[in-house]
Amino acid sequence: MIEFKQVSKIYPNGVVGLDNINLTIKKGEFVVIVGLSGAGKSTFLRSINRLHEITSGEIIIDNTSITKAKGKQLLKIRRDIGMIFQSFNLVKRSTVIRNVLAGRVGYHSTMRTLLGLFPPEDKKLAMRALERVNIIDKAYSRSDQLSGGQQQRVSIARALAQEAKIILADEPVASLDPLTTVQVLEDLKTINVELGITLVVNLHSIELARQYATRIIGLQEGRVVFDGPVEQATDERFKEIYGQPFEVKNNEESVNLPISH
Ligand SMILES: Nc1ncnc2c1ncn2[C@@H]1O[C@H](COP(=O)(O)OP(=O)(O)OP(=O)(O)O)[C@@H](O)[C@H]1O
Repeated sequence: MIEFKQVSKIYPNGVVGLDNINLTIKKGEFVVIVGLSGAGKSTFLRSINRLHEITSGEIIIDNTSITKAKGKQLLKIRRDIGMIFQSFNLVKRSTVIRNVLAGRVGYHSTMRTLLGLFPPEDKKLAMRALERVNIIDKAYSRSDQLSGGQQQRVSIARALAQEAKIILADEPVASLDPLTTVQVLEDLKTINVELGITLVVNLHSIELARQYATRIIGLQEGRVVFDGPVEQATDERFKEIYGQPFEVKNNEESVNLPISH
């Protein structure tokens, strides 16, 4: 479903973001990318939908090269890829439902979406998405009146309304408290399992990665240094790779074994 073929990314200042990545992510996987700060996690994720352009190699999405795609074809591939950010990326002064409907813009003309003319089916889809993440009661609230966790659920609903087949989540819980973190990751897991949506998520916590992922990919200086199922991603193995122990940060042992910061 997502194939990296000899993918490298060198930033204009010479920093190597990705170094010869070769791997395939299959439909329905819940992949968590871990690594120390600066390892290349964001670069990896944003290369998939071309928010970052790679320098060499190729990325194939569902048998089509997104690297080579242009114009309408690129838009069509991107329509299948939803994105969730640490900072939620909502239009704060707009209502929740309008933010979710933004997931539909790739399906209509610019004029129509600028005027907010979404067909009734889109509204139904948006409401169903809000129902799935349990915040349908907030549909007509202003987005900035919601808590961080609720705002992140709105952004998940937007990706669902987009009918994305792949969701990329760049540090989706980094701004959230431990309880809300778990709720958001549970939502992501549910849509992964129930809808078969492929998830690629960057996380700082190896413990959370182990709780939610089906596969963990560890990066270091742009290279893949670990790629395997959760059972193999042990503390010992990660200490071997990264040369530092992963200690529990606080008393709540279910939360945060940070591998960064
Ligand atoms: N626009 C840019 N220009 C130059 N270098 C960049 C740029 N963006 C990222 N880098 C560098 O590329 C490397 C990988 O960065 P990236 O943001 O992908 O890492 P990360 O693992 O997501 O880090 P973090 O956990 O801190 O978010 C780092 O050395 C970073 O400084």
